[in-house]
Amino acid sequence: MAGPLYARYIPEKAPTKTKASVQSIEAPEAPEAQKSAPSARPAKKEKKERERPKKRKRDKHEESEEEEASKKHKSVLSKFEKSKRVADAVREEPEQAAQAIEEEQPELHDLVPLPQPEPVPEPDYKPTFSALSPWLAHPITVTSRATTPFSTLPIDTKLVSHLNQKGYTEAFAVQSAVLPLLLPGPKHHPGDICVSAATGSGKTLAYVLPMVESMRHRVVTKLQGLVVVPTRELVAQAREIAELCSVGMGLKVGTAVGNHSFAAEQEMLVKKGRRYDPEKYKILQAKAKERILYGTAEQDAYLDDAVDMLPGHVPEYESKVDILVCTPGRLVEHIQSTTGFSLDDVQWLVIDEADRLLDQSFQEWVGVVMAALQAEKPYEEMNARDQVLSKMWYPPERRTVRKVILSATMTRDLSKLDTLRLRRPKLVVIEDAGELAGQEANLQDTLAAASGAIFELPPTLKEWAIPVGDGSDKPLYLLRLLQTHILHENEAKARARLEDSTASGSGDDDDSSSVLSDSSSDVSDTSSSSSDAASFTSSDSEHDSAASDSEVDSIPRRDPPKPSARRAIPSTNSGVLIFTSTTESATRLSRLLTYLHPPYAPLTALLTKSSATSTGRKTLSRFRSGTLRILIATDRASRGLDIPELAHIINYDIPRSVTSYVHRVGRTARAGREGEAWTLFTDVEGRWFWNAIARGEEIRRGGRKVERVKIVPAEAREGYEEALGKLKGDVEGAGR
Ligand SMILES: Nc1ncnc2c1ncn2[C@@H]1O[C@H](COP(=O)(O)OP(=O)(O)OP(=O)(O)O)[C@@H](O)[C@H]1O
Repeated sequence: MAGPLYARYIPEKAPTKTKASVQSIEAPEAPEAQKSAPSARPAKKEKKERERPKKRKRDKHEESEEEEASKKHKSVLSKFEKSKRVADAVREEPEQAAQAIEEEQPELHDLVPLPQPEPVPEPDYKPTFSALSPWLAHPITVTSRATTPFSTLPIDTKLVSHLNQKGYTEAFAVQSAVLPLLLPGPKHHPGDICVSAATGSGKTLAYVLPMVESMRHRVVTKLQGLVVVPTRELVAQAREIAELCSVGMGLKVGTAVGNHSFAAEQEMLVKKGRRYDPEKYKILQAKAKERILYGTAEQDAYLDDAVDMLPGHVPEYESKVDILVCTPGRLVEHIQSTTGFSLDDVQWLVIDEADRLLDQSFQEWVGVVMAALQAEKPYEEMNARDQVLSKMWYPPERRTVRKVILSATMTRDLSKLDTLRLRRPKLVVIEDAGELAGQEANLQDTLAAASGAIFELPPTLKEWAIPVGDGSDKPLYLLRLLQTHILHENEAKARARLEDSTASGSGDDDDSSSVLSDSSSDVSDTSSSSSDAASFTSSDSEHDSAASDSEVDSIPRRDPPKPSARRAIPSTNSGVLIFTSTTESATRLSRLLTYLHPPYAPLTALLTKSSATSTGRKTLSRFRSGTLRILIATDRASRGLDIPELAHIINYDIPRSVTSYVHRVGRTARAGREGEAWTLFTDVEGRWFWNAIARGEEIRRGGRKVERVKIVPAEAREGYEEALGKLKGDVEGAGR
């Protein structure tokens, strides 16, 4: 292989080009000459001395030419020596020579990048500063297990005993943290409060109670408390709690959601009266005349009312409610169009589900409300004291409105919070005890947690994820899940099967039977787990891209409670709330489910945006009472809906965001009760689900994990096809 290379360099004859080269070539071949070298030295010295005078005579040009030639000689000579050594070696040991040649060959590389050393790991970036405002960066953090008896709080004793009667004996963590800040007392905070606490943690009572307490000694009815929430259902719930707290006080709680005609709602909110004021009467009459004469027919309902007054009288308006709970859109309508409706006396502004309300414009409601809260009264509408003060160039005192902003997914977006013009704000964060201990140990973590929106899930929530392949059989998966785990229709059968298998001893080594016998000792779960045996199989590995270490390979079981955890109360409503992505999808699913399994028909109902308020209310109360067992809903029901006993929710369609997931699953595991959330995910959705929801950093679940479980779709293929056919018929029928 290397033959031609060295053959090229082997000189056929001894080189005769220069004297120097001849000497060099001869040198290695003449060891004798080497031996005699010492004796030859004086002769060389003499020769050099003889030559020296001649050298001096040469000119410089010649000298440099000689140097160059000598360099060339040396280079040629070294090459020659090298090839000669190789040739000698080949002659003696051909194999070693070949290796030596190979080693001398330059290393060849293709275009693939050269392997690089492992990068040096960079330490995690843990800032010791925060770009957030200090109040956001340093929240008041409270453990979710901190409870306080209501009797130790500065609350009227009658109210405490009334709360106790209704089952509210201890203030939950969020209430224990927020009530002292809002009620008068040593911990009172004279500013605004933002609250971030898990779903179902009791935020409503935390703001209603101090608001009602502050109105205990009010004399006349004035609109002092304004509560803004995003949905009608939430309006009803907040009203209920407000009425519970204000019992015996004569406070009037009103709502504005659009479930009545606008005129009827105006009538309910504002009382029109009259006052004898001849001076003002004259002014108003003059204005009214001007309007008619000059055609400035601007809509001024106040003037319209003035014209109808008895001589010498002017209209006067009074609020019919002390507290108004409303949706933002309807509030804006009343501010703009209801004569006599004003926010002049408002002392409390509460915004629940704030992130949602600040995200959406709802007729630019924030700007309208802020302007109405800050508006100065026209002179004619001021009371006598303020009229005198304003004449003396003293502006009437500015009201301070206490703002309480709450959400389970509280925004830390300052640009949004700024629109609320918060005054000396404080952020209260309720966190799981375990998480909190970790945070206290590490300041950086606390800062990091505060700087991003991190959402806490209820500690009593159990989450499951079910792969449904490409999603084409999703209804069959749902049916199986309902039949075997949630609605317990197969309970009796499964029990019989369990008894059979235990009696015969068959399947003792079988995984599922061992799980069954384990879970049979779990009182609340025996039936459900045993019925699961029919359908749950070990988890597969085909979705391993998404599979996490939380994957389970057996029938789901409840973990034994952690010693630190507060004892969860079992949920008694074994109905299920199923979330779909759209109203259309909800309608389709409800029909399909009832076609697939007709016994479900009387137990199933829809709760979507298009459900009328009264229908929605009836549906909810039937669901709460257990008459309905399956409620299919859109995200409308994901915010704030309180069905305390609800044990299960199913994400039939995957939620669109982490926030949406947090609110959906938060409809169960409320107020310390147990709850289970099931999410069906397709192959395409799996990666996002596991990365953003199950393992994402935005959600905290106190060390618990989302467990993956595989179920077999219901064996109802023929029925499924038939049901799809009927559904198609329905759609075509509706289109005609
Ligand atoms: N101190 C208490 N003792 C017993 N039950 C309570 C207490 N406080 C609240 N609850 C109950 O807890 C449930 C959840 O309360 P609430 O609806 O206020 O939660 P939330 O934090 O507003 O939830 P979401 O964020 O989902 O709106 C309600 O059924 C309420 O009656």
